[in-house]
Amino acid sequence: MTFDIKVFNNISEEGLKQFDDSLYTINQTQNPDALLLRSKKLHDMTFSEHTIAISRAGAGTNNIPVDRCTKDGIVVFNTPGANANAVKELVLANLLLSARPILKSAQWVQTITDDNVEEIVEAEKKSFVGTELEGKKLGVIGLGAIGAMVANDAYRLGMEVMGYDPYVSVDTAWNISRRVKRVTDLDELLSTSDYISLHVPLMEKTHHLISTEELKKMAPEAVLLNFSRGELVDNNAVLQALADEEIAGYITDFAEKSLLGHEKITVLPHLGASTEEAEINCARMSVRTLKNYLETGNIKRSVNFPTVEMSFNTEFRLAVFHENVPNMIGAISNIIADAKYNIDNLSNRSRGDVAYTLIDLDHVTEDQAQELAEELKSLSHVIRVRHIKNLQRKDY
Ligand SMILES: NC(=O)c1ccc[n+]([C@@H]2O[C@H](COP(=O)([O-])OP(=O)(O)OC[C@H]3O[C@@H](n4cnc5c(N)ncnc54)[C@H](O)[C@@H]3O)[C@@H](O)[C@H]2O)c1
Ligand SMILES: O=C(O)CC[C@@H](O)C(=O)O
Repeated sequence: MTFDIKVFNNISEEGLKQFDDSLYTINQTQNPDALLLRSKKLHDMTFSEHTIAISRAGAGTNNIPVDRCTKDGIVVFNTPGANANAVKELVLANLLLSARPILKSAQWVQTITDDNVEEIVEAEKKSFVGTELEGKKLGVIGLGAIGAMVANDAYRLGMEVMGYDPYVSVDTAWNISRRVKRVTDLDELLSTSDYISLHVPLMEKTHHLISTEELKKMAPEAVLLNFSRGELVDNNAVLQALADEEIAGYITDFAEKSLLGHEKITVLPHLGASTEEAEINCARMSVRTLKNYLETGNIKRSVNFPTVEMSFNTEFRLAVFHENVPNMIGAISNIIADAKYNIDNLSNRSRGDVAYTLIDLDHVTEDQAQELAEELKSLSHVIRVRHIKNLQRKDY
């Protein structure tokens, strides 16, 4: 048995080499078992019936039709936090670059043709006076892996930092310095910040999170930074706000034609996660997560199915994806009991409208496990069933 993985985008070899040749092939079939990708857009893609998982080597999963995958029992994974430091460093670099005309002044020095360079620079440096970050106010919207790091390090740079995140997870909340002021009113953050940095995922609810109304609340000297997703910000509204001097600048990692050539807009080519370290971290984590799921059925770091992890000691395991409705465990157990098999271990978790059940069985053959899987598939509310052979067990 082998799993074929379809790889899109530039995934670090450090991750790909974790796929051992005895069990995995890469890009060998039209019907891959799993997809591994970075920013490739999958919304228009029809998935093969064989495809059971999609692993995003990165944080954002807005390039994947997650709801459709959930309905089809395709598990979508991401790599939480694996590129957070890279993004944080780029945000801090851009805060510093926007406080002082560093790039502009460096470019100007290169244009000097006279021999008395020292005299010229001393005379002209008055044109390149900047400001300091110390004492300035930074508002961070979204205090997850990246936002928390940006908030903490900006505080260490001497900034006054406030953060807004009504949905922050308990784990992340622990990482946020108590010096970061938590606000529950977005308007307070918008109207009092010198810099505003966005670190929320793109979803229906966050599309154009920053538009005309929000820009009007910002201070005329405020700079907006967007290293999250282009669609979080209404670009036309930003162009208007800059023309009306309602804000002072926009820095974005998401290029769009209308933003180019504007002296108050800095556009980067989606570079947030482009460091050697982040690319390796994301590739390693995404491959590890995918292998774990393909080989054991254990689900960790999924954005659409619950985390279910159970040590796999039996010969076979059944993995049942089903709707989160009453009596599913009863119905599943009845089928197994009627077939006279003994359940060695069982774990079930739900997430929203769906649930996932792992059932471990010993003393069954591959054919019997497959037959059981087929029977379970015919139950109402069941979305998908896998039967997984324990590759670590040599005694059958
Ligand atoms: N530029 C890049 O290359 C790059 C790299 C990594 C991540 N990203 C983007 O950054 C986003 C954040 O990444 P992360 O790793 O910090 O993710 P994360 O999931 O750890 O954090 C996101 C945070 O946003 C919060 N949030 C959700 N909706 C919100 C709302 N309406 N208002 C305020 N907070 C809200 C969540 O509670 C969570 O704490 C990703 O979704 C991705 O789009 C971009
Ligand atoms: O893969 C990349 O270069 C970007 C990843 C980034 O957008 C993310 O959401 O993690």
